[in-house]
Amino acid sequence: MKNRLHDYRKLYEKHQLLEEEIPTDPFELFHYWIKETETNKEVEEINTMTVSTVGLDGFPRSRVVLLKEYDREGFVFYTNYLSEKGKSIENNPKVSLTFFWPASERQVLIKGIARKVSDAESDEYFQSRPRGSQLGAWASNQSSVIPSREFLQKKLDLLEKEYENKPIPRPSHWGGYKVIPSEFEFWQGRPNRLHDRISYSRENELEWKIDRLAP
Ligand SMILES: Cc1cc2nc3c(=O)[nH]c(=O)nc-3n(C[C@H](O)[C@H](O)[C@H](O)COP(=O)(O)O)c2cc1C
Ligand SMILES: Cc1ncc(COP(=O)(O)O)c(CN)c1O
Repeated sequence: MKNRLHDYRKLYEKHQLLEEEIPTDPFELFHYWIKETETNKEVEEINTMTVSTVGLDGFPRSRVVLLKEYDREGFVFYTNYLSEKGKSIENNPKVSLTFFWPASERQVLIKGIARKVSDAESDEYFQSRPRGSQLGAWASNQSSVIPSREFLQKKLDLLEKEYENKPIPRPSHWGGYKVIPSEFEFWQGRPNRLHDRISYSRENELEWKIDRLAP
């Protein structure tokens, strides 16, 4: 059986991205796009992004994570350092991030290097999480094969007893990565599939080379 999805055909026509209107700093444009998308209350989890890594087997692998912080240096997400992605990053810190905001017909691609954030930063974020999520980080040996759902539940039950009325410390294998970009691409959907694609490549600490790419 062949399942055809040919009839999904959306016309992108909400915005445009023109050289004369963009900032010289890509972080500024990213911030503007996030803020604009945030004003649309129908959009859920605008902070989802796909992080792609190169695995130990040489294959790329992508998965969605949550962007928790960004500044003029980079983009931070939290995860298990011993997960598949954690091991891949330790072996090869070259990653890409992809944001897709369908409501604003926009995509942002980022190429960069992932670095662990400081222990103090990871501690601070970990302590801001709900206790259930903190215990979840202890319970889950992320990316490993487990025998059953019950296995996880039992671990959680034990942890709940162990940490009853006690603060939960951050596992040393759980923390943040900050992706320091060397390239951004901002994609704005346009009619006739002739989209706007503006790329920023880092030239030095402060300067970025701006190019328009064919859609
Ligand atoms: C919306 C959404 C948000 C997620 N956020 C995170 C996250 O912030 N950190 C994380 O480790 N996993 C997150 N996950 C789970 C990851 O997609 C993935 O399953 C997990 O990190 C294991 O990936 P790995 O085995 O490739 O390392 C999220 C999944 C979804 C769908
Ligand atoms: C497994 C896992 N780890 C970490 C996170 C980070 O986000 P939060 O601190 O909001 O749980 C998520 C978010 N969905 C997650 O699924």
